[in-house]
Amino acid sequence: MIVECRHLWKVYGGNEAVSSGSESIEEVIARAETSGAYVALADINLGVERGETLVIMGLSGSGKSTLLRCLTRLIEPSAGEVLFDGSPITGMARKDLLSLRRKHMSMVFQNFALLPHRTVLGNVELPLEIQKQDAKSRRAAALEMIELVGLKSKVDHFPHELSGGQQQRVGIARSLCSNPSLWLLDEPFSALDPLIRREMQDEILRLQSTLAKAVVFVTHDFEEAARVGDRIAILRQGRLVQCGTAEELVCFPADDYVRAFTAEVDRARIFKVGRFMERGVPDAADKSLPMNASLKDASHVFAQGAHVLAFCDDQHKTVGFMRREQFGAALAVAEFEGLQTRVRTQSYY
Ligand SMILES: Nc1ncnc2c1ncn2[C@@H]1O[C@H](COP(=O)(O)OP(=O)(O)OP(=O)(O)O)[C@@H](O)[C@H]1O
Repeated sequence: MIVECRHLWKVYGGNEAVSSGSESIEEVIARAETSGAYVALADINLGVERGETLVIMGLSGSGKSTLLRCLTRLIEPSAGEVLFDGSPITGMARKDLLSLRRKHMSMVFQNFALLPHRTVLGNVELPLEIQKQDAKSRRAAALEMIELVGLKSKVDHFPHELSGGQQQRVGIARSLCSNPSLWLLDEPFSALDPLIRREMQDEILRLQSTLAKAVVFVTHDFEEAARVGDRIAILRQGRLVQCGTAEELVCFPADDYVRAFTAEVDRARIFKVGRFMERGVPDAADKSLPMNASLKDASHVFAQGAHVLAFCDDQHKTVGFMRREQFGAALAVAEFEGLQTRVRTQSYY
């Protein structure tokens, strides 16, 4: 695991409330709250591997940003442990923590947080400047990142000369410039319009497929979570209600709160073709897709006239296929599971 938290608590206004002894989580929370403290995180256990994207979701005030910040100790946990690459960072001296953060962790914020008087290049190379890297090598690293996010032609522009999506690309390039192993994104696209937002989600997927960071991504949007995340952790009032793949959350929601998050989502975007494909190699196929493509992706290809689709694994080996006639049945099953979820949903909003 690159980052892991064990029995993590954050109590605002009264840390002594957490020394729990034999009390249950509910008892600790009740005791904290009668003493006027607020439990923002209660006994959270989570970890993220290299190359994995974990999304944190929950209603406003459920503790998402607090959890993200506790992972780097930007917010100091009240109890429990945070481990980075297997070593505890809770208790680490301030100086060592700062150096660890600079070298191995980075964060992207919703409001871009670019320096207005610096160019794209000046903004992107900033983390390396803080690390006191020499001008030549930091410039080279910054230019590489700027190229990676497609902004080579804007190197000398200032933030006010860029669109919102371009500004966030600069934020992304800056956050990746120091080659962190832990990449934290706190609602990075919520200020962007839906089309640009989708483009940026693709950008994250593309970058993650080449850079393979451990990513923690906060969002309010389940479709965004399903698109960028390998797993989704759902928080309610500081407690981890469920953590699983988007399909698991849709098919087996732990309770009505989770069900409410997934109820309106387009099933065809969530369900992967791998779940419905016939195993084996087809005699002939019109096109090949990855087996983790969604039914929606498959529907576009069938709509263009394909009769048989082949599906391949990560090593590009064909492992299954689907005929056009089977596709309708797959969609019906996906919709039926969604229907069951919707019928059982009670409103939490
Ligand atoms: N410094 C603080 N002192 C007291 N309470 C705080 C403090 N910071 C956050 N909280 C409370 O902790 C809870 C969790 O806050 P947090 O910002 O983590 O929520 P969130 O899920 O990220 O919300 P949002 O989606 O609105 O950004 C909220 O009820 C908030 O009011």
